[in-house]
Amino acid sequence: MTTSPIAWKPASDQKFQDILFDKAEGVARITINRPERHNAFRPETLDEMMTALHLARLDPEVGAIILTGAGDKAFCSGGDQKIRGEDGGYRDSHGVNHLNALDLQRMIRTLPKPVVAMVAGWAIGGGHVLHLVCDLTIAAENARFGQTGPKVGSFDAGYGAGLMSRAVGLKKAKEIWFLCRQYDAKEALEMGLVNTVVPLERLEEETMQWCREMLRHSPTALRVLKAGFNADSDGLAGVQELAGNATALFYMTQEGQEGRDAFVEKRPPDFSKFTRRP
Ligand SMILES: CC(C)(COP(=O)(O)OP(=O)(O)OC[C@H]1O[C@@H](n2cnc3c(N)ncnc32)[C@H](O)[C@@H]1OP(=O)(O)O)[C@@H](O)C(=O)NCCC(=O)NCCSC(=O)CCC(=O)c1ccccc1C(=O)O
Repeated sequence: MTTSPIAWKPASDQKFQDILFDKAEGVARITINRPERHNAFRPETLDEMMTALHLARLDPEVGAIILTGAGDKAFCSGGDQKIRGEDGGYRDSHGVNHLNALDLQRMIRTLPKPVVAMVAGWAIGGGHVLHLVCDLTIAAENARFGQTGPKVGSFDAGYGAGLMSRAVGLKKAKEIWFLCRQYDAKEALEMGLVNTVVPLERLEEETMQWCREMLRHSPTALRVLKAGFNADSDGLAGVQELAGNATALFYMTQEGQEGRDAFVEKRPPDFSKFTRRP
């Protein structure tokens, strides 16, 4: 990728091994930094991504988050097959097996700021599901997409299947999973897998431009819209997320605060002054 004209600076003091974490203009960027394995993730990579996402969530300067991969050959090639164990997961450096990509997926879904996948090269296997769970995907012309699970002895029948069929339709989603074909950026755009496709050299600028446009808009509106978009496919956990926003907004009203004040002042609450709106 070409040298960036964006003034990226470290987003935290935390030391990471598998990712880079920086920010600029109100946007945090998390980069999977394992290009020698096409940015395949191992358990430690996913833990670090979750830590960075948490920090980005807490950072009041950050209004949008970009997920990407180092270099221009791959966004992410999914679980690192070279450390896949026999005991139901991917081995960490202590020999413990994990399937923590699923935790990361849920975290992206519930993060109350837009998460944008910036995809150059391969987004394949669990790396394909990773871009799918992001809110938006900006792809370079060299991006290639697909699932490999049934070929390499794996599957993601959760978000990997469910969100895919919502994005591209049931028949196409089954084709993608059952046949394990690869699709170029143009095909991905046509089937609704990505939001736009740009030349590789414009990928970062275009992604930042989409983030800048979102940053001009109401953070609460974006937050509640994201929860609303996800609510039905996330079941009661989705309703919980959406309802949590209602609670937060209610806490900001005089009506909500009357209940708190009455308790603290040891008096009965007086809700009579609050309108029963039509
Ligand atoms: C993407 C390819 C088609 C690209 O092919 P090519 O351009 O020819 O490059 P290569 O020479 O193959 O690759 C270069 C280099 O990278 C290594 N590499 C690539 N991908 C991986 C990988 N996933 N793991 C480990 N290493 C990888 C490759 O070996 C080369 O290095 P060498 O030193 O030369 O060996 C092609 O690379 C390819 O097909 N890659 C594999 C894609 C794949 O199958 N990914 C895994 C799918 S399964 C998965 O991701 C499940 C994980 C998951 O999220 C999940 C799902 C459900 C429940 C839980 C979980 C979870 O928690 O993990």
